Amino acid sequence: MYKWLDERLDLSGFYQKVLRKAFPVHHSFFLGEITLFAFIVLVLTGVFLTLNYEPSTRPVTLADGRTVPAAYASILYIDSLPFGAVIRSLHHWSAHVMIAAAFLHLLRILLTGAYKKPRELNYLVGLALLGLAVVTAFTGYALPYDNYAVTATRIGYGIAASIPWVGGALAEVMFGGEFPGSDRAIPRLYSLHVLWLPLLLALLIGLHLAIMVKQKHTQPRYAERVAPGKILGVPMYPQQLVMMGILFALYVGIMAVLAGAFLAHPVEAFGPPTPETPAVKPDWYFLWLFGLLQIIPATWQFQLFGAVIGPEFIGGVLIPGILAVVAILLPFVDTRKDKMRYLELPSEHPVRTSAILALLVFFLMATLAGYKIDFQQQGSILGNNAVLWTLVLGGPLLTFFLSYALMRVFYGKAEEKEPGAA
Ligand code: HEM
Repeated sequence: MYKWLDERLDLSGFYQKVLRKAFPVHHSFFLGEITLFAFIVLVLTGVFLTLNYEPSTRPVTLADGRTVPAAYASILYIDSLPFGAVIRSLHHWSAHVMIAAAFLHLLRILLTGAYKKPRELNYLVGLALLGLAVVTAFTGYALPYDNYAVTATRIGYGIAASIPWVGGALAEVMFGGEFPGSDRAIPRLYSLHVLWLPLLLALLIGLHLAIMVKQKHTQPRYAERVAPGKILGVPMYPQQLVMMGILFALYVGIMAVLAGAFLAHPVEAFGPPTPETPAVKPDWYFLWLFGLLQIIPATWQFQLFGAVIGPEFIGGVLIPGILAVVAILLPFVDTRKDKMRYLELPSEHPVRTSAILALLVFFLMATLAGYKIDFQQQGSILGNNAVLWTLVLGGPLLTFFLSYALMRVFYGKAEEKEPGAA
């Protein structure tokens, strides 16, 4: 059978050219793989959910006589199936892990300079993947159609609709009309969430991995000492694939136990949507944006060529947009002439490392601002807008200078070394 296939498909050529390629080993290289495993689990659990979910807000009557939207009723049905709530929770928590792992993977790429020549293109594909993963998670928010889901999605609708000139069209594409209100919103978000966005993610992940295999992975620094000019690692098949298999099994096992122990909130906790909006906060990866919206005063509003530029646009689109543009330009600003083979050490690049730390502090402080109302209720000084602005702007600045000074003291002139030229 193998011989028959080999004669036709040149399997042994593929085995030699791709599967016997050495893959460098370092624990930080597993972050990209964990992102991949989370995506696979999301697709598998998602298939189960699609088989039992009804993407509609038509009224249905439950056995207890209540009339609720069909989407809401179908989540009750899923939770009532054997292991239904666990599979739904596995899907829920895997979305969190995928975004967290992709973000940590991005940090690894940034801290080690792996975005430089020749990997600029794959870095851009990676950025698109992170953006798509966040948008895919957002389109899944509304689907349970409980009061929490509707309130949280309403914030996103407001941000999308606030974009000057194109906001109306974007909101129409994503929500099929006003949200909440339009009957087309759930079917529209559903098709984006289960078909178009995962398809795009799968295609881009394939491209990302193909480019990585073609360009070869960067190597840890010790490889330069141990085997200069060679690739120090294990063959893709069988060693690397066996390691990946074990890690995947571990991932599924640990996540299944966690999902069983910490179920995603039951829809009954918030009930079907009502005109009253509960005080909800979005998930952690949107909390920094939510925080910015809390501290931008309503008075930050002006007209520009007939369009209204308001707080929702400034906090929800302009500031993240500026960060995205900086991230996109990075590999074309921080460059190197030779092809990078060995990882750069964070200690050798104090400016870059300090800027990354400052960015993390910015995210943390903006996330803290997301709790502004809670702080105000407790009478804490953190409920004050001026204090929160000082933390959001001053915290990153202080972090940058402190980190830079400390790195200079501890690592001296290490930055001037140019390691790992090809
Ligand atoms: C859905 C999201 C993603 C998946 C599934 C994914 C998967 C992977 C995998 C498995 C690797 C090889 C192992 C490793 O280095 O960790 C890799 C490498 C790489 N990824 Fe990603 N990635 C994703 C997102 C990103 C993001 C957000 C970025 C940065 C913007 C990025 C940039 C890169 C680069 C530059 C490499 C080559 C690294 C090197 O050679 O050192 N990826 N990715």
